[in-house]
Amino acid sequence: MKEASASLSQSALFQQRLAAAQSSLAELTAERDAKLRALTSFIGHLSLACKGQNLELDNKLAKLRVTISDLDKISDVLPELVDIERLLKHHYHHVMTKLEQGRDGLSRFSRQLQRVEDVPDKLRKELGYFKQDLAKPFHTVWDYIPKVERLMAFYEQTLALCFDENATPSYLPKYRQLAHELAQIISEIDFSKAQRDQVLVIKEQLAEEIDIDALLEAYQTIMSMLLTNIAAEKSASQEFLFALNEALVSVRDSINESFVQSQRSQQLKQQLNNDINNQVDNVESGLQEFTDTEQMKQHVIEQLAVLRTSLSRKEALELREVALLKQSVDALRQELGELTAETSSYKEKLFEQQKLNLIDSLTQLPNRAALDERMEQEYRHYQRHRNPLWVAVADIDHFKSINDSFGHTTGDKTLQVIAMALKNSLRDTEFVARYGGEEFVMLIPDVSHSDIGRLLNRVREKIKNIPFKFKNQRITVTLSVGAAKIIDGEHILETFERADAALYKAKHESRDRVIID
Ligand SMILES: Nc1nc2c(ncn2[C@@H]2O[C@H](COP(=O)(O)OP(=O)(O)OP(=O)(O)O)[C@@H](O)[C@H]2O)c(=O)[nH]1
Repeated sequence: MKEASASLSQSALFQQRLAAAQSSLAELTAERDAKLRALTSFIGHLSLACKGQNLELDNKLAKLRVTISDLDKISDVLPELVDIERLLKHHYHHVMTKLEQGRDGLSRFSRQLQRVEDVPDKLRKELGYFKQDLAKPFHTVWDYIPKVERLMAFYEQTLALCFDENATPSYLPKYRQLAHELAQIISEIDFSKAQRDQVLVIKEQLAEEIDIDALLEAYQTIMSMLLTNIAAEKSASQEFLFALNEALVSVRDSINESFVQSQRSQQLKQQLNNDINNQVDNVESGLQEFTDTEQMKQHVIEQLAVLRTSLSRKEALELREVALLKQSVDALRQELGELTAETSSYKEKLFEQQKLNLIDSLTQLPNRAALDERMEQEYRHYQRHRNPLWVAVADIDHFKSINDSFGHTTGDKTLQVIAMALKNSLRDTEFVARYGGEEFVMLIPDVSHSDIGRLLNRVREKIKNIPFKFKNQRITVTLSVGAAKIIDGEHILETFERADAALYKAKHESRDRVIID
Protein backbone atom coordinates (compact mmCIF):
# COMPACT_ATOMS: atom_id res chain seq x y z
CA MET A 1 0.00 0.00 0.00
CA LYS A 2 2.80 2.22 0.99
CA GLU A 3 4.67 1.33 -2.20
CA ALA A 4 1.66 1.99 -4.28
CA SER A 5 1.18 5.41 -2.81
CA ALA A 6 4.94 6.17 -3.26
CA SER A 7 4.75 5.29 -6.94
CA LEU A 8 1.63 7.38 -7.30
CA SER A 9 3.28 10.42 -5.82
CA GLN A 10 6.39 9.83 -7.95
CA SER A 11 4.28 9.60 -11.05
CA ALA A 12 2.53 12.84 -10.07
CA LEU A 13 5.95 14.45 -9.63
CA PHE A 14 7.03 13.22 -13.08
CA GLN A 15 3.83 14.56 -14.53
CA GLN A 16 4.44 17.89 -12.87
CA ARG A 17 8.01 17.92 -14.15
CA LEU A 18 6.82 16.92 -17.58
CA ALA A 19 4.26 19.68 -17.57
CA ALA A 20 6.92 22.15 -16.45
CA ALA A 21 9.30 20.86 -19.14
CA GLN A 22 6.54 21.10 -21.73
CA SER A 23 5.71 24.62 -20.71
CA SER A 24 9.45 25.59 -20.78
CA LEU A 25 9.75 24.01 -24.20
CA ALA A 26 6.69 25.89 -25.36
CA GLU A 27 8.21 29.11 -24.03
CA LEU A 28 11.56 28.37 -25.72
CA THR A 29 9.81 27.52 -28.97
CA ALA A 30 7.80 30.75 -28.77
CA GLU A 31 10.95 32.69 -28.01
CA ARG A 32 12.83 31.04 -30.87
CA ASP A 33 9.94 31.67 -33.25
CA ALA A 34 9.86 35.32 -32.18
CA LYS A 35 13.63 35.64 -32.78
CA LEU A 36 13.30 33.89 -36.13
CA ARG A 37 10.48 36.24 -37.07
CA ALA A 38 12.61 39.22 -36.02
CA LEU A 39 15.56 37.84 -38.00
CA THR A 40 13.37 37.15 -41.04
CA SER A 41 11.95 40.63 -40.82
CA PHE A 42 15.50 42.08 -40.43
CA ILE A 43 16.65 40.11 -43.47
CA GLY A 44 13.56 41.31 -45.28
CA HIS A 45 14.43 44.92 -44.49
CA LEU A 46 18.09 44.32 -45.37
CA SER A 47 17.02 42.89 -48.75
CA LEU A 48 14.90 45.92 -49.34
CA ALA A 49 17.77 48.30 -48.37
CA CYS A 50 20.23 46.49 -50.64
CA LYS A 51 17.75 45.83 -53.44
CA GLY A 52 19.05 46.66 -56.89
CA GLN A 53 22.66 47.23 -55.83
CA ASN A 54 23.85 43.72 -56.58
CA LEU A 55 21.69 41.01 -58.21
CA GLU A 56 23.55 38.13 -56.59
CA LEU A 57 23.17 39.72 -53.17
CA ASP A 58 19.46 40.25 -53.82
CA ASN A 59 19.03 36.56 -54.67
CA LYS A 60 21.06 35.38 -51.71
CA LEU A 61 19.08 37.51 -49.26
CA ALA A 62 15.76 36.30 -50.73
CA LYS A 63 16.89 32.72 -50.39
CA LEU A 64 18.10 33.35 -46.84
CA ARG A 65 14.71 34.76 -45.90
CA VAL A 66 13.04 31.50 -47.06
CA THR A 67 15.66 29.20 -45.56
CA ILE A 68 15.59 30.82 -42.17
CA SER A 69 11.81 30.48 -41.91
CA ASP A 70 12.07 26.73 -42.41
CA LEU A 71 13.44 25.14 -39.21
CA ASP A 72 14.42 21.95 -40.93
CA LYS A 73 16.75 23.81 -43.22
CA ILE A 74 18.29 26.01 -40.54
CA SER A 75 21.60 24.14 -40.89
CA ASP A 76 21.77 25.34 -44.52
CA VAL A 77 21.81 28.95 -43.33
CA LEU A 78 25.45 29.13 -42.23
CA PRO A 79 27.08 28.62 -45.65
CA GLU A 80 24.56 31.10 -47.07
CA LEU A 81 25.65 33.62 -44.44
CA VAL A 82 29.33 33.18 -45.41
CA ASP A 83 28.42 33.81 -49.04
CA ILE A 84 26.38 36.84 -48.14
CA GLU A 85 29.20 38.22 -45.99
CA ARG A 86 31.61 37.83 -48.93
CA LEU A 87 29.16 39.57 -51.21
CA LEU A 88 28.65 42.41 -48.73
CA LYS A 89 32.43 42.95 -48.41
CA HIS A 90 32.75 43.00 -52.17
CA HIS A 91 29.86 45.41 -52.42
CA TYR A 92 31.44 47.69 -49.80
CA HIS A 93 34.69 47.91 -51.86
CA HIS A 94 32.70 48.51 -55.01
CA VAL A 95 30.80 51.35 -53.38
CA MET A 96 34.01 52.91 -52.00
CA THR A 97 35.65 52.79 -55.46
CA LYS A 98 32.60 54.37 -57.00
CA LEU A 99 32.58 57.09 -54.29
CA GLU A 100 36.25 57.83 -54.96
CA GLN A 101 35.55 58.14 -58.69
CA GLY A 102 32.59 60.39 -57.87
CA ARG A 103 34.82 62.58 -55.70
CA ASP A 104 37.29 62.99 -58.59
CA GLY A 105 34.41 63.83 -60.93
CA LEU A 106 33.09 66.50 -58.55
CA SER A 107 36.59 68.05 -58.24
CA ARG A 108 36.97 68.19 -62.01
CA PHE A 109 33.56 69.72 -62.48
CA SER A 110 34.08 72.39 -59.83
CA ARG A 111 37.43 73.28 -61.45
CA GLN A 112 35.65 73.77 -64.77
CA LEU A 113 32.99 75.94 -63.14
CA GLN A 114 35.72 78.12 -61.64
CA ARG A 115 37.09 78.71 -65.13
CA VAL A 116 33.78 80.04 -66.55
CA GLU A 117 34.48 83.64 -67.61
CA ASP A 118 31.46 85.32 -66.08
CA VAL A 119 31.70 83.69 -62.64
CA PRO A 120 31.95 86.49 -60.08
CA ASP A 121 34.88 86.48 -57.65
CA LYS A 122 32.71 85.56 -54.66
CA LEU A 123 31.34 82.45 -56.33
CA ARG A 124 34.82 81.54 -57.60
CA LYS A 125 36.14 81.76 -54.02
CA GLU A 126 33.29 79.60 -52.69
CA LEU A 127 34.09 77.02 -55.37
CA GLY A 128 37.71 77.11 -54.16
CA TYR A 129 36.63 76.30 -50.57
CA PHE A 130 34.33 73.60 -51.90
CA LYS A 131 37.25 72.03 -53.78
CA GLN A 132 39.33 72.03 -50.59
CA ASP A 133 36.44 70.31 -48.84
CA LEU A 134 36.37 67.64 -51.55
CA ALA A 135 39.97 66.71 -50.69
CA LYS A 136 38.67 64.72 -47.68
CA PRO A 137 37.61 61.14 -48.66
CA PHE A 138 33.95 60.04 -48.54
CA HIS A 139 33.04 57.17 -46.23
CA THR A 140 29.47 56.63 -47.28
CA VAL A 141 27.05 57.65 -49.94
CA TRP A 142 25.67 60.12 -47.39
CA ASP A 143 28.93 62.07 -47.56
CA TYR A 144 28.61 62.16 -51.33
CA ILE A 145 25.02 63.26 -51.87
CA PRO A 146 25.26 66.70 -50.11
CA LYS A 147 28.38 67.49 -52.13
CA VAL A 148 26.55 66.72 -55.35
CA GLU A 149 23.67 68.90 -54.21
CA ARG A 150 26.07 71.76 -53.37
CA LEU A 151 27.77 71.53 -56.74
CA MET A 152 24.40 71.51 -58.47
CA ALA A 153 23.59 74.76 -56.64
CA PHE A 154 26.88 76.32 -57.88
CA TYR A 155 26.07 75.16 -61.37
CA GLU A 156 22.62 76.69 -61.22
CA GLN A 157 24.06 80.00 -60.01
CA THR A 158 26.60 80.03 -62.84
CA LEU A 159 23.96 79.22 -65.43
CA ALA A 160 21.74 81.97 -64.06
CA LEU A 161 24.62 84.45 -64.38
CA CYS A 162 25.38 83.38 -67.93
CA PHE A 163 21.83 83.66 -69.11
CA ASP A 164 20.40 86.40 -66.90
CA GLU A 165 20.12 89.59 -68.99
CA ASN A 166 20.04 91.69 -65.85
CA ALA A 167 23.19 90.14 -64.48
CA THR A 168 26.12 92.41 -63.84
CA PRO A 169 27.81 92.73 -67.21
CA SER A 170 31.41 91.75 -67.66
CA TYR A 171 33.90 94.58 -67.90
CA LEU A 172 36.74 93.44 -70.09
CA PRO A 173 40.09 95.26 -70.11
CA LYS A 174 39.70 95.95 -73.84
CA TYR A 175 36.45 97.87 -73.18
CA ARG A 176 38.25 99.85 -70.47
CA GLN A 177 41.01 100.70 -72.96
CA LEU A 178 38.49 101.79 -75.62
CA ALA A 179 36.63 103.89 -73.05
CA HIS A 180 39.89 105.51 -72.00
CA GLU A 181 40.79 106.31 -75.63
CA LEU A 182 37.38 107.84 -76.28
CA ALA A 183 37.70 109.96 -73.11
CA GLN A 184 41.08 111.22 -74.36
CA ILE A 185 39.65 112.08 -77.78
CA ILE A 186 36.69 113.89 -76.23
CA SER A 187 38.93 116.03 -74.05
CA GLU A 188 40.84 117.17 -77.13
CA ILE A 189 37.75 118.26 -79.11
CA ASP A 190 35.86 121.50 -78.68
CA PHE A 191 32.11 120.80 -78.62
CA SER A 192 29.37 123.38 -79.03
CA LYS A 193 27.81 124.87 -75.88
CA ALA A 194 24.61 122.91 -76.44
CA GLN A 195 26.55 119.65 -76.58
CA ARG A 196 28.84 120.18 -73.57
CA ASP A 197 26.52 118.85 -70.83
CA GLN A 198 25.90 115.64 -72.74
CA VAL A 199 29.63 115.25 -73.39
CA LEU A 200 30.27 115.65 -69.65
CA VAL A 201 27.78 112.86 -68.86
CA ILE A 202 29.47 110.58 -71.41
CA LYS A 203 32.87 111.38 -69.93
CA GLU A 204 31.60 110.39 -66.47
CA GLN A 205 30.27 107.11 -67.87
CA LEU A 206 33.57 106.37 -69.58
CA ALA A 207 35.43 106.85 -66.32
CA GLU A 208 33.30 104.15 -64.65
CA GLU A 209 33.23 100.45 -65.45
CA ILE A 210 31.46 100.32 -68.81
CA ASP A 211 29.88 97.41 -70.66
CA ILE A 212 30.03 96.97 -74.41
CA ASP A 213 26.51 98.29 -75.09
CA ALA A 214 27.10 101.54 -73.19
CA LEU A 215 30.50 101.91 -74.83
CA LEU A 216 29.05 101.52 -78.33
CA GLU A 217 26.33 104.03 -77.49
CA ALA A 218 28.93 106.52 -76.27
CA TYR A 219 30.95 106.13 -79.49
CA GLN A 220 27.78 106.52 -81.55
CA THR A 221 26.67 109.67 -79.71
CA ILE A 222 30.08 111.31 -80.03
CA MET A 223 30.21 110.39 -83.74
CA SER A 224 26.82 111.93 -84.42
CA MET A 225 27.79 115.09 -82.49
CA LEU A 226 30.92 115.40 -84.61
CA LEU A 227 28.92 114.84 -87.80
CA THR A 228 26.44 117.54 -86.72
CA ASN A 229 29.35 119.92 -86.09
CA ILE A 230 30.91 119.16 -89.46
CA ALA A 231 27.54 119.67 -91.18
CA ALA A 232 27.07 123.00 -89.35
CA GLU A 233 30.58 124.09 -90.34
CA LYS A 234 29.90 123.07 -93.93
CA SER A 235 26.60 124.94 -94.11
CA ALA A 236 28.23 128.06 -92.57
CA SER A 237 30.87 127.98 -95.33
CA GLN A 238 28.17 127.38 -97.93
CA GLU A 239 26.12 130.31 -96.62
CA PHE A 240 29.16 132.54 -96.87
CA LEU A 241 29.87 131.39 -100.42
CA PHE A 242 26.24 131.95 -101.44
CA ALA A 243 26.29 135.46 -99.95
CA LEU A 244 29.57 136.16 -101.71
CA ASN A 245 28.16 134.90 -105.00
CA GLU A 246 24.97 136.98 -104.66
CA ALA A 247 26.98 140.09 -103.89
CA LEU A 248 29.24 139.52 -106.89
CA VAL A 249 26.24 138.92 -109.18
CA SER A 250 24.61 142.17 -108.11
CA VAL A 251 27.92 144.07 -108.54
CA ARG A 252 28.20 142.61 -112.03
CA ASP A 253 24.55 143.60 -112.81
CA SER A 254 25.15 147.18 -111.57
CA ILE A 255 28.25 147.48 -113.71
CA ASN A 256 26.40 146.07 -116.73
CA GLU A 257 23.50 148.43 -116.22
CA SER A 258 25.70 151.46 -115.84
CA PHE A 259 27.64 150.36 -118.95
CA VAL A 260 24.40 150.08 -120.95
CA GLN A 261 23.22 153.46 -119.64
CA SER A 262 26.51 155.16 -120.38
CA GLN A 263 26.41 153.70 -123.93
CA ARG A 264 22.87 154.99 -124.39
CA SER A 265 23.75 158.48 -123.14
CA GLN A 266 26.89 158.35 -125.31
CA GLN A 267 24.65 157.79 -128.33
CA LEU A 268 22.31 160.58 -127.23
CA LYS A 269 25.27 162.91 -126.70
CA GLN A 270 26.61 161.99 -130.15
CA GLN A 271 23.20 162.76 -131.59
CA LEU A 272 23.09 166.12 -129.80
CA ASN A 273 26.64 166.97 -130.91
CA ASN A 274 25.63 166.22 -134.51
CA ASP A 275 22.55 168.42 -134.10
CA ILE A 276 24.64 171.25 -132.65
CA ASN A 277 27.22 170.98 -135.44
CA ASN A 278 24.45 171.00 -138.06
CA GLN A 279 22.91 174.04 -136.41
CA VAL A 280 26.26 175.87 -136.41
CA ASP A 281 26.63 174.91 -140.11
CA ASN A 282 23.12 176.23 -140.71
CA VAL A 283 24.04 179.55 -139.11
CA GLU A 284 27.16 179.80 -141.30
CA SER A 285 25.44 178.92 -144.58
CA GLY A 286 22.46 181.16 -143.74
CA LEU A 287 24.75 184.14 -143.12
CA GLN A 288 26.17 183.78 -146.63
CA GLU A 289 22.69 183.63 -148.16
CA PHE A 290 21.34 186.79 -146.48
CA THR A 291 22.10 190.31 -147.81
CA ASP A 292 19.64 192.08 -145.57
CA THR A 293 21.13 192.74 -142.14
CA GLU A 294 17.81 192.65 -140.42
CA GLN A 295 16.92 189.28 -141.89
CA MET A 296 20.40 188.07 -141.08
CA LYS A 297 19.98 189.21 -137.50
CA GLN A 298 16.64 187.42 -137.25
CA HIS A 299 18.15 184.23 -138.67
CA VAL A 300 21.04 184.32 -136.15
CA ILE A 301 18.64 184.86 -133.23
CA GLU A 302 16.47 181.91 -134.32
CA GLN A 303 19.46 179.64 -134.88
CA LEU A 304 20.96 180.64 -131.51
CA ALA A 305 17.68 179.74 -129.76
CA VAL A 306 17.73 176.29 -131.40
CA LEU A 307 21.38 175.96 -130.40
CA ARG A 308 20.59 176.94 -126.79
CA THR A 309 17.84 174.31 -126.63
CA SER A 310 20.23 171.67 -127.92
CA LEU A 311 22.90 172.79 -125.47
CA SER A 312 20.53 172.71 -122.49
CA ARG A 313 19.34 169.21 -123.56
CA LYS A 314 23.00 168.20 -123.66
CA GLU A 315 23.57 169.75 -120.22
CA ALA A 316 20.51 167.91 -118.80
CA LEU A 317 21.74 164.69 -120.35
CA GLU A 318 25.17 165.17 -118.80
CA LEU A 319 23.63 165.96 -115.41
CA ARG A 320 21.48 162.84 -115.57
CA GLU A 321 24.52 160.85 -116.59
CA VAL A 322 26.48 162.12 -113.59
CA ALA A 323 23.52 161.40 -111.30
CA LEU A 324 23.17 157.87 -112.69
CA LEU A 325 26.89 157.30 -112.36
CA LYS A 326 26.80 158.50 -108.77
CA GLN A 327 23.82 156.27 -108.07
CA SER A 328 25.56 153.28 -109.55
CA VAL A 329 28.82 154.03 -107.70
CA ASP A 330 26.84 154.35 -104.44
CA ALA A 331 25.12 151.03 -105.07
CA LEU A 332 28.44 149.43 -105.88
CA ARG A 333 30.02 150.93 -102.79
CA GLN A 334 27.20 149.56 -100.64
CA GLU A 335 27.48 146.11 -102.18
CA LEU A 336 31.23 146.12 -101.66
CA GLY A 337 30.80 147.36 -98.07
CA GLU A 338 28.44 144.48 -97.29
CA LEU A 339 30.77 142.05 -98.98
CA THR A 340 33.73 143.31 -96.96
CA ALA A 341 31.73 142.98 -93.71
CA GLU A 342 30.71 139.43 -94.63
CA THR A 343 34.27 138.49 -95.53
CA SER A 344 35.80 139.91 -92.41
CA SER A 345 33.25 138.15 -90.16
CA TYR A 346 34.04 134.90 -91.95
CA LYS A 347 37.76 135.61 -91.62
CA GLU A 348 37.27 136.23 -87.90
CA LYS A 349 35.40 132.93 -87.57
CA LEU A 350 38.16 131.14 -89.43
CA PHE A 351 40.76 132.76 -87.24
CA GLU A 352 38.85 131.78 -84.10
CA GLN A 353 38.54 128.25 -85.41
CA GLN A 354 42.26 128.16 -86.17
CA LYS A 355 42.97 129.37 -82.66
CA LEU A 356 40.58 126.75 -81.23
CA ASN A 357 42.33 124.07 -83.23
CA LEU A 358 45.52 124.92 -81.40
CA ILE A 359 44.00 125.11 -77.91
CA ASP A 360 43.25 122.22 -75.60
CA SER A 361 39.58 122.62 -74.73
CA LEU A 362 39.88 121.24 -71.18
CA THR A 363 42.85 123.22 -69.87
CA GLN A 364 42.84 126.10 -72.38
CA LEU A 365 46.57 125.55 -72.80
CA PRO A 366 48.10 125.21 -76.28
CA ASN A 367 47.57 121.66 -77.50
CA ARG A 368 49.91 119.19 -79.16
CA ALA A 369 49.48 120.74 -82.64
CA ALA A 370 50.41 124.14 -81.18
CA LEU A 371 53.40 122.53 -79.46
CA ASP A 372 54.61 121.12 -82.79
CA GLU A 373 54.36 124.56 -84.38
CA ARG A 374 56.13 126.26 -81.49
CA MET A 375 58.89 123.63 -81.40
CA GLU A 376 59.60 124.27 -85.10
CA GLN A 377 59.66 128.01 -84.46
CA GLU A 378 61.95 127.73 -81.42
CA TYR A 379 64.19 125.31 -83.30
CA ARG A 380 64.58 127.74 -86.24
CA HIS A 381 65.36 130.52 -83.73
CA TYR A 382 67.94 128.30 -82.04
CA GLN A 383 69.56 127.50 -85.40
CA ARG A 384 69.95 131.22 -86.13
CA HIS A 385 71.08 132.45 -82.69
CA ARG A 386 72.34 129.35 -80.83
CA ASN A 387 70.82 130.59 -77.56
CA PRO A 388 70.14 127.92 -74.91
CA LEU A 389 66.80 126.13 -75.41
CA TRP A 390 65.34 123.62 -72.92
CA VAL A 391 62.60 121.06 -73.44
CA ALA A 392 60.96 119.87 -70.21
CA VAL A 393 58.33 117.09 -69.97
CA ALA A 394 56.19 117.08 -66.81
CA ASP A 395 53.78 114.33 -65.76
CA ILE A 396 51.38 114.31 -62.80
CA ASP A 397 52.21 111.48 -60.37
CA HIS A 398 49.66 108.76 -59.69
CA PHE A 399 46.99 110.71 -61.48
CA LYS A 400 45.00 107.55 -62.10
CA SER A 401 44.39 107.19 -58.38
CA ILE A 402 42.81 110.68 -58.29
CA ASN A 403 40.38 109.60 -61.02
CA ASP A 404 39.77 106.27 -59.34
CA SER A 405 39.22 107.68 -55.86
CA PHE A 406 37.39 110.93 -56.58
CA GLY A 407 35.93 110.58 -60.08
CA HIS A 408 36.82 111.77 -63.55
CA THR A 409 35.30 115.24 -63.08
CA THR A 410 37.60 115.87 -60.11
CA GLY A 411 40.46 114.59 -62.27
CA ASP A 412 39.50 117.11 -64.99
CA LYS A 413 39.40 119.97 -62.48
CA THR A 414 42.79 118.96 -61.11
CA LEU A 415 44.19 119.08 -64.65
CA GLN A 416 42.75 122.58 -65.15
CA VAL A 417 44.23 123.89 -61.90
CA ILE A 418 47.65 122.41 -62.60
CA ALA A 419 47.62 123.72 -66.19
CA MET A 420 46.92 127.25 -64.96
CA ALA A 421 49.61 126.98 -62.28
CA LEU A 422 52.14 125.84 -64.88
CA LYS A 423 51.24 128.69 -67.21
CA ASN A 424 51.48 131.22 -64.41
CA SER A 425 54.88 129.89 -63.34
CA LEU A 426 56.43 130.72 -66.69
CA ARG A 427 57.46 133.97 -68.38
CA ASP A 428 55.85 135.22 -71.59
CA THR A 429 58.78 134.03 -73.67
CA GLU A 430 58.42 130.54 -72.21
CA PHE A 431 55.81 128.10 -73.42
CA VAL A 432 53.74 125.29 -71.95
CA ALA A 433 51.38 122.95 -73.78
CA ARG A 434 49.23 120.00 -72.77
CA TYR A 435 50.90 117.14 -74.56
CA GLY A 436 48.05 114.75 -73.78
CA GLY A 437 46.46 113.08 -70.72
CA GLU A 438 48.29 114.27 -67.59
CA GLU A 439 51.49 115.23 -69.45
CA PHE A 440 52.71 118.76 -70.19
CA VAL A 441 55.65 120.04 -72.24
CA MET A 442 57.54 123.28 -71.56
CA LEU A 443 59.87 125.07 -73.97
CA ILE A 444 62.22 127.32 -72.04
CA PRO A 445 64.68 129.49 -73.97
CA ASP A 446 67.61 131.56 -72.67
CA VAL A 447 68.11 129.81 -69.32
CA SER A 448 71.55 128.57 -68.26
CA HIS A 449 72.38 125.04 -67.11
CA SER A 450 72.83 126.27 -63.56
CA ASP A 451 69.39 127.95 -63.47
CA ILE A 452 67.15 125.37 -65.14
CA GLY A 453 67.09 122.99 -62.15
CA ARG A 454 66.11 125.83 -59.83
CA LEU A 455 63.39 127.03 -62.23
CA LEU A 456 61.83 123.61 -62.72
CA ASN A 457 62.02 122.72 -59.03
CA ARG A 458 60.24 125.97 -58.24
CA VAL A 459 57.46 124.95 -60.65
CA ARG A 460 57.34 121.47 -59.08
CA GLU A 461 57.13 122.93 -55.56
CA LYS A 462 54.41 125.32 -56.66
CA ILE A 463 52.23 122.45 -57.86
CA LYS A 464 52.98 120.45 -54.71
CA ASN A 465 51.83 123.34 -52.54
CA ILE A 466 48.43 123.74 -54.23
CA PRO A 467 45.93 122.98 -51.42
CA PHE A 468 43.73 120.45 -53.22
CA LYS A 469 40.81 119.26 -51.14
CA PHE A 470 38.67 116.41 -52.44
CA LYS A 471 35.74 115.06 -50.41
CA ASN A 472 37.08 117.00 -47.41
CA GLN A 473 40.41 115.27 -47.75
CA ARG A 474 43.58 117.31 -48.19
CA ILE A 475 45.48 115.88 -51.17
CA THR A 476 48.99 116.69 -52.33
CA VAL A 477 49.50 116.37 -56.05
CA THR A 478 53.07 116.07 -57.27
CA LEU A 479 54.84 116.32 -60.60
CA SER A 480 57.77 114.44 -62.07
CA VAL A 481 59.82 116.37 -64.61
CA GLY A 482 62.53 115.44 -67.10
CA ALA A 483 64.45 118.14 -68.99
CA ALA A 484 67.09 118.33 -71.71
CA LYS A 485 68.92 121.19 -73.46
CA ILE A 486 69.25 121.15 -77.24
CA ILE A 487 72.81 120.43 -78.34
CA ASP A 488 74.64 121.17 -81.60
CA GLY A 489 73.66 118.92 -84.48
CA GLU A 490 70.57 117.67 -82.69
CA HIS A 491 66.97 118.10 -83.90
CA ILE A 492 64.57 119.41 -81.27
CA LEU A 493 62.60 116.15 -81.47
CA GLU A 494 65.70 114.32 -80.25
CA THR A 495 65.95 116.80 -77.36
CA PHE A 496 62.34 115.96 -76.57
CA GLU A 497 63.18 112.24 -76.55
CA ARG A 498 66.01 112.87 -74.04
CA ALA A 499 63.74 114.95 -71.82
CA ASP A 500 61.13 112.17 -71.95
CA ALA A 501 63.77 109.59 -70.97
CA ALA A 502 64.76 111.82 -68.03
CA LEU A 503 61.09 111.93 -66.99
CA TYR A 504 61.00 108.15 -67.11
CA LYS A 505 64.00 108.13 -64.73
CA ALA A 506 62.28 110.61 -62.40
CA LYS A 507 59.21 108.34 -62.31
CA HIS A 508 61.36 105.38 -61.37
CA GLU A 509 63.26 107.28 -58.70
CA SER A 510 60.13 107.55 -56.55
CA ARG A 511 58.59 110.52 -58.50
CA ASP A 512 58.08 114.14 -57.28
CA ARG A 513 61.46 115.17 -58.69
CA VAL A 514 63.22 116.95 -61.55
CA ILE A 515 65.87 115.13 -63.53
CA ILE A 516 68.05 117.06 -65.98
CA ASP A 517 69.58 115.00 -68.78
N1 LIG B 1 40.18 113.11 -65.53
C1 LIG B 1 40.96 112.92 -66.59
N2 LIG B 1 41.83 111.90 -66.55
C2 LIG B 1 42.63 111.73 -67.61
C3 LIG B 1 42.60 112.57 -68.73
N3 LIG B 1 43.54 112.14 -69.60
C4 LIG B 1 44.14 111.06 -69.03
N4 LIG B 1 43.60 110.81 -67.83
C5 LIG B 1 43.91 109.73 -66.88
O1 LIG B 1 45.25 109.82 -66.43
C6 LIG B 1 45.61 108.55 -65.91
C7 LIG B 1 47.05 108.28 -66.24
O2 LIG B 1 47.37 107.09 -65.62
P1 LIG B 1 48.79 106.42 -65.74
O3 LIG B 1 49.34 106.61 -67.12
O4 LIG B 1 48.64 105.03 -65.24
O5 LIG B 1 49.73 107.26 -64.82
P2 LIG B 1 49.61 107.73 -63.31
O6 LIG B 1 48.49 107.13 -62.57
O7 LIG B 1 49.65 109.22 -63.33
O8 LIG B 1 50.92 107.15 -62.71
P3 LIG B 1 52.42 107.63 -62.96
O9 LIG B 1 52.45 108.52 -64.19
O10 LIG B 1 53.18 106.36 -63.18
O11 LIG B 1 52.83 108.37 -61.73
C8 LIG B 1 44.65 107.54 -66.52
O12 LIG B 1 43.82 107.02 -65.53
C9 LIG B 1 43.83 108.36 -67.51
O13 LIG B 1 42.48 107.93 -67.56
C10 LIG B 1 41.64 113.63 -68.75
O14 LIG B 1 41.51 114.41 -69.69
N5 LIG B 1 40.87 113.77 -67.65
